[in-house]
Amino acid sequence: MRAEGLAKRFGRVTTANSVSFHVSAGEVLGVVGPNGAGKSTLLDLVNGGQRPDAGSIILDGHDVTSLDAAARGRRGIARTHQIPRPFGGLTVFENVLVGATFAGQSRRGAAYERAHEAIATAGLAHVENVQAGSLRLLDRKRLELARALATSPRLLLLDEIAGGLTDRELPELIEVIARLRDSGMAIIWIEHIVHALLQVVDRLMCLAMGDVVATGDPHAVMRSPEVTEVYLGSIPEPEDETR
Ligand SMILES: Nc1ncnc2c1ncn2[C@@H]1O[C@H](COP(=O)(O)OP(=O)(O)OP(=O)(O)O)[C@@H](O)[C@H]1O
Repeated sequence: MRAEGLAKRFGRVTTANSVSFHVSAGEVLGVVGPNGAGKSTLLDLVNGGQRPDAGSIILDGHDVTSLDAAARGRRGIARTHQIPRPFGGLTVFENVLVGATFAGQSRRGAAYERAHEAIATAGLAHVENVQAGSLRLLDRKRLELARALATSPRLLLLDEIAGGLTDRELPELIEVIARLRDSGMAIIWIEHIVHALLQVVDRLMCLAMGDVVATGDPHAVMRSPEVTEVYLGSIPEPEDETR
C-alpha cells in the first residue's frame, strides 16, 4: 500500500499535511506521535473511514481513494479501533462471525470456518462462547483483532491495540502481531507504548501536527533530534561558556 500526498483538515486543524508513506507485504510500519498528531485520522484515510482533501491511496497498484470503507474492506484492508466496541450481548464467536460475513463469506460454512480461524489466531479460543461484554481488557483487544482478521485482510491497521495492557500481557500480543507479519500480512501499527513497537516494527514513522517528522529505522527515528523535540519540546542549546 502506498499513500501519496494525503491531506486532511477539520476546520482549522490540519491532521494530515501532504503525508506520503508505504508499507509492503510482510512488513510492520509503526506510527508514533504525540496526542492529536493525526495518527488515527491517518488510519481512517487508509481504510476509507474518512476521505482525504487531497492525495491518494494505492493498493496493489490500484487507486482506491474513491472507494468507501466497505469496498476497501473487500479489497483486503481491515482496521481495529482504539476503543473496542464489541456487541456486548453476543458471544465472541458471534461477534467475529459478523466480521467474516462482512468480508463476503456468503457460504455459511466458509464464514464459520474463517471466524474459528481468526479466533484461534487472536488467542481467544478459550472464551469463544463467552459474552463479549464480560471479557477482560486483553481479551477485548484480542476480539478487536479477531474481528479484523475474520475479513482475511492483507493490510491490517492497528490503532493502539496494546494500550492499557500489563507488561505480562504485552508479549502475547506482540507475538501474535509478529506471526501475522511473518505470514505475509502488511501491518500499520499506531502505538504510544514505544518499547512494544520496537520489538516488532520494521520501520517507524513519527507524525506531529499532520506532518511526517521522521521515518525509517525504528531506533534511529526514536533517537533523532526531530523526534526528541516533538516529544520533549524544543531543547535549548547549551550556553557557550567561552563567551
Ligand atoms: N471528525 C473530526 N472532526 C473534527 N476534528 C477532528 C476529527 N477527527 C480528528 N479531529 C482532530 O484532528 C486532530 C488529530 O486527531 P487524531 O485522532 O487523528 O490524532 P491522534 O494522533 O490519533 O491522537 P491520539 O494519540 O490522542 O489518539 C485532533 O486535533 C482531533 O481533535
